[in-house]
Amino acid sequence: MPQTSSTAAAPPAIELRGVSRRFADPGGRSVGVHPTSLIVPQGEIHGIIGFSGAGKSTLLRIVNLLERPDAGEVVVHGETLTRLSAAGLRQARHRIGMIFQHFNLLHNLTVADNVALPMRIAGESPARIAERVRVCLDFVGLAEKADVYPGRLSGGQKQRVAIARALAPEPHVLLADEPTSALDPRTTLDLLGVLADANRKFGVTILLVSHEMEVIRRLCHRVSVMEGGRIVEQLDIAGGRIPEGSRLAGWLQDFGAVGPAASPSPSTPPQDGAPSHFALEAAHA
Ligand SMILES: Nc1ncnc2c1ncn2[C@@H]1O[C@H](COP(=O)(O)OP(=O)(O)OP(=O)(O)O)[C@@H](O)[C@H]1O
Repeated sequence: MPQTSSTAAAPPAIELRGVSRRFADPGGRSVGVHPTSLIVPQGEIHGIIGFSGAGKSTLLRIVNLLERPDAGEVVVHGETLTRLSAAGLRQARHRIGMIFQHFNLLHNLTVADNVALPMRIAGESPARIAERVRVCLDFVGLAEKADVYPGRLSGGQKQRVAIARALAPEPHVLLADEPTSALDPRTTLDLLGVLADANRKFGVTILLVSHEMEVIRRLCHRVSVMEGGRIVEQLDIAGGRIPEGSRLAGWLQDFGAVGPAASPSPSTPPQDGAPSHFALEAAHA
């Protein structure tokens, strides 16, 4: 379990102040995110869990204003993103990396060019881009794949490339939207190791959405539980313990899961000691 490296004087990595983003569902009811606040200290790995439609992805996307909130403020490393001009926001987003369930790589670019792309768009110098691509591909263990196209990579390797791409501009914050949901259990474990190392080595704060309780439990220091567009509970789970009497523990007991179970690949049996699947299990720590 990685250690939190926040200091008392440092501003939070992420501060959401009363943010909301409402949509009308087909029945005309208001869904999305209702006024919600969240503080994530620098260096923390913070999970967001909840049932489908609870508003997890919307909340995550509010952090880099992929979803602009209807109300409230978004502050990242002391900078109020919701007050920035379009140019200021483009600049601020270079310090917020993001990875997705389906990797979102460009298939007509090599691995190295995928990793370089955000820095090229930001106008960084070729020398710095080359250095960061080298460092980040080395970090994710794919230096030898630099000239390969993504179509020749496994899902786990694609997600490693996406992590390298997100880390290349040296972000303060990494947003991860169901980053392991398309991966088998063994690859999921590998990826969690990469994310924990990124947190330890680079000090990057991670905000991660997952319906897989095992992912949250293995990786996160704290978890926010969402229901009906709001954070209804926050728990310290460093060490993997789900506090007894918490709403999350109740869900585990009642449903045995918070989301659909990932399908383990029959060709990749779990390693010794690894859980056989990553759906939220009815096991209290
Ligand atoms: N662009 C949109 N337009 C209309 N409704 C939306 C939009 N984005 C999200 N919603 C609705 O807002 C609610 C929350 O969606 P969100 O994707 O944030 O939930 P979630 O907890 O991430 O769910 P899941 O685990 O299924 O991905 C859902 O009812 C969804 O249908």
